[in-house]
Amino acid sequence: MADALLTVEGLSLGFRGDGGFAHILDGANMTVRGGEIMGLVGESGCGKTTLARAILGVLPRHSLEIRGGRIDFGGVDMLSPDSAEAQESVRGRRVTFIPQDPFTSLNPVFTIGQQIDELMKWKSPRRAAGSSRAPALLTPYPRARRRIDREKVMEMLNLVQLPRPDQLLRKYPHEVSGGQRQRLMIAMALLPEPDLIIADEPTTALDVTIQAQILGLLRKLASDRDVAVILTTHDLGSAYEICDRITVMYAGQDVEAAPVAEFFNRPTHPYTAKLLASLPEGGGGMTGIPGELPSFYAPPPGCRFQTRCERATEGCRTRPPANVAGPGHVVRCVHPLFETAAPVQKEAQG
Ligand SMILES: Nc1ncnc2c1ncn2[C@@H]1O[C@H](COP(=O)(O)OP(=O)(O)OP(=O)(O)O)[C@@H](O)[C@H]1O
Repeated sequence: MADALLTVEGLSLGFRGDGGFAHILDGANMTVRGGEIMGLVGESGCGKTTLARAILGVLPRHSLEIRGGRIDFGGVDMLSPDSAEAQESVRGRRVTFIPQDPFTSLNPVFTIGQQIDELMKWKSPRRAAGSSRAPALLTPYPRARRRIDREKVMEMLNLVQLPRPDQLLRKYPHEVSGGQRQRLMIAMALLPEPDLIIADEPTTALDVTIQAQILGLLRKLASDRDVAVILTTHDLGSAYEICDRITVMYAGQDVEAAPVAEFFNRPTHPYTAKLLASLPEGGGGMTGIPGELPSFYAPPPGCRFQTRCERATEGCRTRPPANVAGPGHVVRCVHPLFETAAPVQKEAQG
């Protein structure tokens, strides 16, 4: 895709443990264009967080095994050891992260101001890339840059509607509410002026009343700045409200990707249709689909959804093709619910 900011193609990886090798992602694909909000949805355990963490490069190295595929971010190969330096300039700067639970990402023994200073010392857009090879403790934070960075921090804290930012900077994380901490996380994700923010269930830990405010704020600020967002969520109602496109994952694979209106009007993979049918009245979280996710240790050949799908036939036990179901609409199914235009030509979707 010509205007893709991020392309994940055929990504297969897993973890080696006492039970053997767990195939967590198996040929996963995802494309995110500049400035768009991509919802990454699917049941608990389908691999959303693993995919998000693979893009960020923060999966546990001791047990991780990458078996194939690629992650390209704006021309940087995010998996190759040859591009380690370029990856460094992407992570935390061109790609930033909003965690599920901000409390565990903030250090309880430092004030919020100290933690934001530390972030800006290393990730400020005004810091020249690779500007110092000195050990961290000896690396200076020039006074002139520090002053401009602080101005930008105050502006940003106002934009995320945090009251009395000067007082807030003197507080410790436990002294502010969950909603305020998550506004702070949005500010910290935006301060490096990234091209992409990965928000991993950013409102799960919050009251329902605050969830919509926080997601609305994220959408507005990202759109104003033309920043793309990957929002992993169980909550299809929220995805409908704020996303431009949706990618559905099932058992480590993307099974459908479509623009948001198309996704809700013409769900084409049987799993997507069941997900939508399983929504409680008024949208919101998924209530469950009968049956279980297949084992990650011994995934079935062919379609991973075959054991829970009434449409499954013998053909589903071999490799399911990806089909084009409309503009920007791809579905990984032998028996899609709507007519598809054409099989996807390349093998990468398999
Ligand atoms: N480091 C690891 N070692 C072994 N298994 C792991 C590891 N990290 C994740 N997994 C397993 O990978 C599977 C996918 O987990 P992941 O957190 O990516 O799913 P998810 O879709 O984000 O779920 P949730 O919505 O509940 O956060 C789970 O079965 C999980 O136990």
